[in-house]
Amino acid sequence: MGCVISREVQSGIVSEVKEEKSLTVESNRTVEEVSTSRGEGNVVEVHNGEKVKEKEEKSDGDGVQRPKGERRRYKPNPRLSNPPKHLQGEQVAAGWPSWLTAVCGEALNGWIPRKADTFEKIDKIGQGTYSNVYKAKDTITGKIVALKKVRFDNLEPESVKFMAREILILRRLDHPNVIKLEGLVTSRMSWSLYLVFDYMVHDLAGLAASPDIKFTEPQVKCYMHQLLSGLEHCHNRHVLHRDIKGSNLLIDNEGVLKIADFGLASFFDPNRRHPMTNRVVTLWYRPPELLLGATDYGVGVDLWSAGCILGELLYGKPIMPGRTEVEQLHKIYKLCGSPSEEYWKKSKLPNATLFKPREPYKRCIRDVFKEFPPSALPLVDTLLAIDPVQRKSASDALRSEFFTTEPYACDPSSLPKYPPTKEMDVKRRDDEARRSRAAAKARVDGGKKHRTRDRAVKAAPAPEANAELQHNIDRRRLITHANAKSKSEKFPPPHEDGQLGFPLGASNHIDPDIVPHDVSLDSMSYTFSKEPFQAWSGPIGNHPTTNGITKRKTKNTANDALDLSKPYKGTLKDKGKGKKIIA
Ligand SMILES: Nc1ncnc2c1ncn2[C@@H]1O[C@H](COP(=O)(O)OP(=O)(O)OP(=O)(O)O)[C@@H](O)[C@H]1O
Repeated sequence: MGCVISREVQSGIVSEVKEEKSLTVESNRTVEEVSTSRGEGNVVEVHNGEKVKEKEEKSDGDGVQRPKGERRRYKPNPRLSNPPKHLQGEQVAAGWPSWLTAVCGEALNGWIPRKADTFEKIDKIGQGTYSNVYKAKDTITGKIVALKKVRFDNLEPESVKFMAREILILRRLDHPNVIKLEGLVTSRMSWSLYLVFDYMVHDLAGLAASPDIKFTEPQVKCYMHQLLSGLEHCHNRHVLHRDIKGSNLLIDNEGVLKIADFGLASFFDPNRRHPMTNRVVTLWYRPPELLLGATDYGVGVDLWSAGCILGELLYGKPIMPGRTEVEQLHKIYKLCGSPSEEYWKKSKLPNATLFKPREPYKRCIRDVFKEFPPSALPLVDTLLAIDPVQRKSASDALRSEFFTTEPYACDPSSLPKYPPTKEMDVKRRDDEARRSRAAAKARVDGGKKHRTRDRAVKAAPAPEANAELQHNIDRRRLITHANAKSKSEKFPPPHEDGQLGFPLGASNHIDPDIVPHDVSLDSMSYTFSKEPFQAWSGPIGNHPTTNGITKRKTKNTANDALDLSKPYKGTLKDKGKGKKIIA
């Protein structure tokens, strides 16, 4: 078949050092880096499956851990992806397609071919912007795995580039709370490529949205501790995830949480700034600096998202569910306050003039979340700091009193065993419920006169029509990226939020005729339906605002920042056309 899969996974950074010495990896010998939430310093050497010794490591200040006595011989280039030509030749000879060795040869090192027909697809379990995900069985080991099939639409160089980056990043990460890339399956003949992962039954969005599940404080601490430990590892390895949200936090039946979907992740160099796109992170979890156009940012973007997740787990629903970038920023200002004068001055954010409110907004996190456990408030407050510097680091968050005071985080293995609950399962269940409600209604209506039914159908669409509408909106959002998950870096659309609101990424994203500079943000407003939210991971799920928009204007106050039962005043106009936004 000419298909291949890797068998051995190495920690990328450690293997870079090994690669220098010898390009041949000794059989049955792997080096695993073990990390803890307190820091990442121990290297465990494993020989023939047995732990041989633990080595103390030291870092040369570049965050890369290496054994005592071994000095940094060269500064690894985090963006390096291609091995020298002769290595590419070896990889092709080993069975890898040459196009793959050309784009991410480094990530293939140490992996050996295996045939794709040794996997049996069981079910489609997920769909992403550029991939389908399947549950499958490895027929050799009997293990259940997840196969992420990457689509290459006409071999679009962008999608190849992003796929290569995701693979490279995944191979550099090795932590219990980060999804592990177990291998790649590809064919010389076809352009499709499968990424092989451990199969995970749940995601946090699905669990959180499940009506039967109410997390206790120790459980929230347990999930947050795992999330922050995974983030600490990514950041120590100079990787920004840039899309932390519930549906990207996968959970297995042992309660272990793993950060997944590194499709938007990027390497960063803390010592040498290079501009990055601000069109990343799903809207509800996107920090203010990105909405304000920052291209020079760091770990703070992931920490903000983690703060949104913590708020969500404790509050019971998403804390800032904006529909457009403007609305998102407004929600942030209302809850977290608007940036201080000092921050405006030092940050020099591209969109500052457009989004600086005339009157500053007061921060009211501690009022709004006064019901939160007292030890959680300081952490929420830190993670949701407007100035990213004040969000500190994942390691600091792990040392916060939230984790060091009783009740402590429970052990993952003590978490209840839930039925499979992914965000996708929740959506499927909602769709089924809608369909059966529609069927029941149709049976009732069936007894009525024909003319009456016709009129009723015209007057108000049947529930399944709404469901279909919702489904199409969701799909369109997935496809167009206008769903608040900025994928413009993957497939840059001309006007990313065109259908939903204002694309803020470009400096001219708002028509000054519509939003004059001297208009306070307070004068722009939006509306919410009174229905409760059903999905937790951004507007991909059922979103009440898509069901209709009320034109009623009401005055909003700081305290209604999170009060979704009240309609929020509103006349946000569509870009340049003066239309109401219909998401
Ligand atoms: N290891 C896994 N085990 C089980 N399910 C998984 C696994 N990896 C991914 N999935 C499912 O597939 C979905 C899509 O995967 P993923 O998010 O990695 O793809 P993507 O193309 O990057 O999607 P998106 O466009 O949402 O970012 C996930 O939301 C999840 O439900």
